[in-house]
Amino acid sequence: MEVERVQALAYGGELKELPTQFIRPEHERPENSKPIEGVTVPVISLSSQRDHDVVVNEIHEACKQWGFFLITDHGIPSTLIQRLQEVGQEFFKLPQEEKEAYANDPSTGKFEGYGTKMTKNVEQKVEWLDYFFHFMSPKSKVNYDFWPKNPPTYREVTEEYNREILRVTNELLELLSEGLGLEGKTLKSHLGNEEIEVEMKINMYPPCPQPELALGVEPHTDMSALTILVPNDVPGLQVWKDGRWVAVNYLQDALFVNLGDQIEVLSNGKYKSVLHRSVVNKERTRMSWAVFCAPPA
Ligand SMILES: O=C(O)CCC(=O)C(=O)O
Ligand SMILES: [Fe+2]
Repeated sequence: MEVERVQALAYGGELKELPTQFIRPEHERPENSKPIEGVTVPVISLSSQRDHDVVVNEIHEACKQWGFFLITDHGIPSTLIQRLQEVGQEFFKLPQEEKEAYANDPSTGKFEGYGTKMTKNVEQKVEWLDYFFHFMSPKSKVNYDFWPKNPPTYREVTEEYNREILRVTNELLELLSEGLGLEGKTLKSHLGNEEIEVEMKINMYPPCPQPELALGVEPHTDMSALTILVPNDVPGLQVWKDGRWVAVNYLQDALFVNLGDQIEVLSNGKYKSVLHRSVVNKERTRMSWAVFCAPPA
């Protein structure tokens, strides 16, 4: 099936006006639902120099009040984050036919590969992004046919990133368990221990002619337990807090952590699965690398 890619549309010539399928209903438009000023999301350092109980408590508060926080001093080398971003950017620069070789078919209920959100929502609207989606672990779920073969370093870089993400996920799940007054290993064991599923979704939001009318990703909560995301330096993510949108500023090398539905359920609602959306930009391409960690399906 021929799918119109947002990237091809954005770069395909003179696009002065946003095609109607991308124009959100009035109340959803970024121009009518601006983020609140002067409010910033929690930023938490995981440095081993810090007092452990203080870190547990900061994370506990962030999970209760926001379901979202940034972490710094997580130990993932800045050079690895840069390489991850480079291989993703290079993939999206490939000729369209080469990318189409990985096209997914959401009608099968499977989303691995190269995709564009085609299912229109109740308002008959679609999102301003293309993405690439694949499993990273466990090994039994990984199908390398759905990993870009070009650039050739994609696999090596992504596998290295996955090892780091598994380490950070373990640490976060321990901190969250402790925050809930449980044994450190509790949440991880409820999420399947080594069977926990880790998926990579590279989001690519090309420049949009009328960003005030569109959304990159519409408001949603993630179905995962945790989502760990690194964006490029183009801002766009907003999280819902006390009835208002809060814009998340870019912070070099910080990881964005979302709690998803699985943690909200496992914590009996003590911790929030955060509602979030992303807005797009007129001049610059926004990209984000979202890693979803979830119990085995
Ligand atoms: O690009 C972002 O910052 C958010 C993406 C997102 O929420 C998602 O892919 O689930
Ligand atoms: Fe999300």
